[in-house]
Amino acid sequence: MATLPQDPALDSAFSLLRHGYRFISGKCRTLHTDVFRTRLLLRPVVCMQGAEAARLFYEQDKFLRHGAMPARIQKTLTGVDGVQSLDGQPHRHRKHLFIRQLMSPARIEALATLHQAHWHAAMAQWPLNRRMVLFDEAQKILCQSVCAWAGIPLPASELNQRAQAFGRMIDSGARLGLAHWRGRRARKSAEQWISAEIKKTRATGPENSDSLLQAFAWHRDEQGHLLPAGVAAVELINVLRPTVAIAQFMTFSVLALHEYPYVRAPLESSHPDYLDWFVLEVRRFYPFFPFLAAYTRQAFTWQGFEFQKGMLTLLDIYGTNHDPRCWYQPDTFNPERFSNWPQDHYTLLANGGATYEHHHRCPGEWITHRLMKVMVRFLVDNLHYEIPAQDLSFSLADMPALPKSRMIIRPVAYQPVPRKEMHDA
Ligand code: HEM
Repeated sequence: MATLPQDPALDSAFSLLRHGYRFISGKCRTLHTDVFRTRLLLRPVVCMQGAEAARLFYEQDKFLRHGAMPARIQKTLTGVDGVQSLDGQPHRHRKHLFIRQLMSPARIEALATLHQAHWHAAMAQWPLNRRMVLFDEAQKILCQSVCAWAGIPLPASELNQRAQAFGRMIDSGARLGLAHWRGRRARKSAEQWISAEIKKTRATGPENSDSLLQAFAWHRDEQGHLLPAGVAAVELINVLRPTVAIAQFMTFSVLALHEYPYVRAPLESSHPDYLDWFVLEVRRFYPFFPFLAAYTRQAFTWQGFEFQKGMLTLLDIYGTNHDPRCWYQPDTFNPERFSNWPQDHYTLLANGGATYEHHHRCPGEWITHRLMKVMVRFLVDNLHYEIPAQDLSFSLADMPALPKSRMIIRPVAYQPVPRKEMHDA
């Protein structure tokens, strides 16, 4: 039995800030290992990468999620006492609510239809030739779509403010100073808003409606108690905020259409699977969450290495999505790699791995994929746009990463009916 390879740096917090998404894979390369021990702000941490490490990370007798998320992430991104922090039976019970509400094909289609309608409505009003910051517009349209779908009233006058607040919650977890405090304020105001909606719903009694607001307001824990209104709000925000966050992948989709123009022809030709491959490749190739965190539940040995009980452990998402053992030429953007993908649950970790029911894998993964398809289809079929000169670079040291310009497009023609359908008619 060997001790874990040790990062020789006294403390690697600065290196993490400097290398961002490439921190774990870079160290693994230097140390010739898939797992190593380091110190971040003087705290011992284990880091690991790759499909085998992911398989280990999702073994529930070995890892616990409770308490693993740093307070600064809970106070901005995830909220406190949400499903992410639960383990075992309480997690399975709460997770079932998300799976029921978010993963039924009929529900996903209802959201996709709404989302498509909102893109059309936004574009019908947009003056042609006026520049659009795509990331900002996508956030607003996603916010509008998900609130309508969830049954949460959102007056038009509040749309900008609410969409921006969700954006700040997503953006501020890893930021320092003012940006971080703005994220905390944004979470506080979102929790007040959604808690008030939950209380209002409870005060009027159960309605004969299958809205998410109703489902979350009346959800009961395993003992049959309603969730505290604040926790129900955290969970409903766990649907709203990440839906708005899809704007990040939508922005990278537009960047991919621009930087890899060879994808346009198969997308325009209605190839039956290419749009799915394209969206999968965007989710694999571009950065989103850098890693996942958990504590070792007990001491154990893995691949001859000794893990102690109670060690904070980080699993590299970005590095595994770019691991050459899992992906041929991982730094090449190539949707066709998914033509014979075995649907492995531990190599594409953008939305987590393992199962939805028993593990923490993202219950919004199908929604993410579907809404990205709606948006890409809309851009390809209904919109003709130009990409003006701008700074499209993004840094892997920024978490979350985004093109510096937030992707500016200039719509030059909008066709409510797809070009293809006009020809078919
Ligand atoms: C923007 C695209 C998205 C990405 C990249 C993403 C990614 C992730 C990741 C990496 C996890 C953690 C997996 C783990 O801990 O093992 C997660 C969990 C979660 N996601 Fe997503 N997600 C996205 C969109 C969504 C959407 C649209 C929803 C809801 C509509 C959603 C709801 C959740 C919830 C509730 C959890 C916690 C699940 C649990 O702890 O069991 N996500 N997501």
